Amino acid sequence: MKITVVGAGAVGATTADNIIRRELAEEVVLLDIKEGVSEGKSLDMYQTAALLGFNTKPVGSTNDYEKTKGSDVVVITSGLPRKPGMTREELIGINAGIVKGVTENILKYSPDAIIIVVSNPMDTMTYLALKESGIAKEKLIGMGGALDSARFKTYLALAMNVSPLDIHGMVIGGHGDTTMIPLTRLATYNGLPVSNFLSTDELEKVAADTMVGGATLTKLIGTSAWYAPGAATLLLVESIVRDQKRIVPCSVYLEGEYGQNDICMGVPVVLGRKGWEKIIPLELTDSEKAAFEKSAEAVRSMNGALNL
Ligand SMILES: NC(=O)c1ccc[n+]([C@@H]2O[C@H](COP(=O)([O-])OP(=O)(O)OC[C@H]3O[C@@H](n4cnc5c(N)ncnc54)[C@H](O)[C@@H]3O)[C@@H](O)[C@H]2O)c1
Ligand SMILES: O=C(O)C[C@H](O)C(=O)O
Repeated sequence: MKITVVGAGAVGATTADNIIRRELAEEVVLLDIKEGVSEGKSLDMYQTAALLGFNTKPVGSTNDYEKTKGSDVVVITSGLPRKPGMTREELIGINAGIVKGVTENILKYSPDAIIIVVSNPMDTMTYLALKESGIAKEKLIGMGGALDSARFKTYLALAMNVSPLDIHGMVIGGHGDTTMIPLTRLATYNGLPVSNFLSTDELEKVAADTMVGGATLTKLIGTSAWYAPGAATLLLVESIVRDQKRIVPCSVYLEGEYGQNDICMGVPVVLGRKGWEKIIPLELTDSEKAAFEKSAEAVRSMNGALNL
């Protein structure tokens, strides 16, 4: 197994570090355009092998795609992160060119790779990568819902003063401050509805905090987050590599599912060795359906800016 992570910045390096610690591949290539950075970070990571006990070898590459040849899974994190006060959508101008170029280069050397897109605005970047590459839709997966769902569970656990491990819940829709849809109605505390434990006002606050989860961290840190994004990306990579068939909300190409066509946005999918293997249908209420429709309109209008 060979995995490539493009972009050796905060999210890319954290993702690569998580992957090597879990020994998900023999080799993990970390590629960046900045001279020496990916080589340096890879060597730094490898120097933890003797301390932490793993055998996966990280390899750095300054924009040399030959080194990525034959990758089974590729994670694209290259691109600008937002600054406080910005939306993810404002990154489209620069990141679209980066994601398009990276996808082309990756496919030259790894035509069969499963590609996970992290760069923002993620739903639109996933759509762009799919349209530009023409690869099978099952092999193109946008990471957003895994992260948003982890934040949702964290805010629920904090409000209930319980372990996040005992909380189940999903966020679907677009990965944007106003487009994501925390499914509060379906969230549980070990099978019990969270509404048994929190008031409507408390649940509304959890949902609102979840939706601006990324913006909150960006304001605190001065750039966007990387620990939870790197862990959420690991969840996708691990389910694919180990064929775990986990159900994870991911941005995938919809052809009629959830009433949408020709768009990538977050829905629960089963992740396995072939990529996303199945979309899980959910019985949404009328207001959840309306929120999904509104979210799709916003994502679609962003896709329109790509002029494909
Ligand atoms: N989908 C999500 O849930 C999620 C979560 C966190 C961050 N993000 C997004 O991920 C992206 C990366 O965030 P970050 O915090 O790691 O940023 P960062 O600035 O720390 O790292 C980005 C890296 O990409 C590299 N890069 C730029 N152009 C490149 C190219 N053409 N080829 C290879 N590398 C290139 C840069 O040199 C830099 O090292 C941003 O767009 C951010 O918004 C998405
Ligand atoms: O908030 C951001 O811009 C980065 C990422 O999409 C996140 O949710 O952490």
